[in-house]
Amino acid sequence: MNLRLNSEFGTLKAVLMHRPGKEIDRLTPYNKEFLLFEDVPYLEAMQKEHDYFTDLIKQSTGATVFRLRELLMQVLSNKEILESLMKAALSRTGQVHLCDYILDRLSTAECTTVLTAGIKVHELKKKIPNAPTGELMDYAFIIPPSPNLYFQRDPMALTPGGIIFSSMNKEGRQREADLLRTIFENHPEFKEHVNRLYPINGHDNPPSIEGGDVIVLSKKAVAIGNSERTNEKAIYHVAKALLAEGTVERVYEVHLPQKRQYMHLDTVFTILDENLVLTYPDAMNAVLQTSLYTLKDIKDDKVNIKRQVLKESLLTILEREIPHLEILSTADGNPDYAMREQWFDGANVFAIGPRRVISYNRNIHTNRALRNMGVEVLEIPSSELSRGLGGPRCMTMPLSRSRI
Ligand SMILES: NC(=O)NCCC[C@H](N)C(=O)O
Repeated sequence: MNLRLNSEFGTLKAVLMHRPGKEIDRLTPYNKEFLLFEDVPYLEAMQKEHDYFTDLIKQSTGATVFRLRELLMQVLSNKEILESLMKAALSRTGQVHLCDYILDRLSTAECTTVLTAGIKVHELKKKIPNAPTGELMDYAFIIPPSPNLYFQRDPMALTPGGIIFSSMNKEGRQREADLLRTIFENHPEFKEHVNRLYPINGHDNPPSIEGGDVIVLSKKAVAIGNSERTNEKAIYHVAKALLAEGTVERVYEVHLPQKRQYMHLDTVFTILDENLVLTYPDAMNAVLQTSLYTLKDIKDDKVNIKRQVLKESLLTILEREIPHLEILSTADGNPDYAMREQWFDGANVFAIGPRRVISYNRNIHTNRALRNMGVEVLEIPSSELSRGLGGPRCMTMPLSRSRI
């Protein structure tokens, strides 16, 4: 599988998703903010909504849907990989000394659950009574859960030049990128096809970037949000790697206001066809500045890039980048409905083919505006999935699309 994507809308051929699991049941009214949720979801209903979404993707496109849990289990059957991932997880809470106890007593399937849903002291003691947990309280997490794993968009990004492995900005999501990188760098289905653009070698604590901030504008241009989650140092390194690779010629850095509801660039705009974008107008107007990175030269293997601050609005820049661009506003521009629907990711639809999207059913005004524009809109239920504040694009990691 060629792990490069040159569009956001080519007909979907393969996608990676994660069915919400036990990690969701870890959310409480007291930890939900730290774990980046707006509310405490009802897991069974959430799973039904997610299953509906997955089935719809399969039926409407015939695409292969890879499951994170399955891929992770397959990779973790290698003992060295399992040990290194478990150690990395335990070192975040200073509990590496428990690693051997866990690996000796838990099966690969149990370890996979521990690495996604976390494990508490009393749960570990039940399975391994002699584990040296010291003074830790019974209800403390030895490994914290990753309830945002169903937002598969964020721990990595595919571009025309290769893969960016994220460095997650918020503590509550940091382990997710470790899981994804371990899968893609080791699974026989993928490992030969990874051209890693980020993190660059030798970075232990790389500047933060999240996949939801990366949007492929065309095979020659990529936009990256400088946002609550992605910072300018990471964008600089990614731009350098992308431009040096040679496929992409322009990397745009889009400065968004650092607000939760605009947390990633894909919460405020998505591309639906070669000349159609869906935007949330308030956020587009709030863009602080856009800069353009291009290649200056490569001398003696040293890559030099240049950064130019652009004077025009983001929409003008997009119009120049994408010929004959049509811009559709969420809720057709009605400010009240657009605001309501943007909170539940109105602009974050998932394109499964040119002018074919999957959207939350709750965003009725945006869905109507899309249909009036000739877009086929397939709706999914959204009462529980939306409680994590991410939409259909956020929940999917496309791995292969028909080439444009
Ligand atoms: N690309 C996206 O916008 N993803 C949504 C992520 C939501 C998650 N609860 C978070 O705050 O990171």
